[in-house]
Amino acid sequence: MIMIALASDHVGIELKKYIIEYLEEHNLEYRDFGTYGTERCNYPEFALKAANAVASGECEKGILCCGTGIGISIAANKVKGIRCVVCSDCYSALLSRQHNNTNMLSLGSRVVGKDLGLMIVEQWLNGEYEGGRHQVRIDQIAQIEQTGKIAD
Ligand SMILES: O=C(CO)[C@H](O)[C@H](O)[C@H](O)COP(=O)(O)O
Repeated sequence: MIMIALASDHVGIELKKYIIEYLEEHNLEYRDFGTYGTERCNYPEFALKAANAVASGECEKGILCCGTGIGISIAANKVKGIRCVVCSDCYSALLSRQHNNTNMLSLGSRVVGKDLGLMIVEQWLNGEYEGGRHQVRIDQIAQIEQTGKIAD
């Protein structure tokens, strides 16, 4: 059973609640790193907590929600080892798992509604990384992250 890290800001919390319902219906375990209410807050604080949980291995994957999905994903991608994708379509969600081995998904609650949002979550959770030629590119991304360059 995998553990999924969740986080949102005050705009994304409604979509996060639908995602929690989905995870519970599918007997998937999660840890919610906040925010827990609709009071205005700053999404990087919650992105950091969830991203750290994924980067450390405490959680295998993470799902984030803010208004557009953009700010919270930018913040998560600043954590070493995080490959977070913002998605508003199922194809990109699936390919981001198969080719990019994304470990976090970000959704915009003002961009996708409940039904599309949950379809994207399902595609992303069920997508399996294909490895092979894609691993070369993932390794190059990691080199950029570690050293700022790609070895010859
Ligand atoms: O979409 C977002 C960032 O990319 C966030 O959800 C912010 O909440 C959005 O920028 C709106 O913020 P506001 O303080 O509620 O106006």
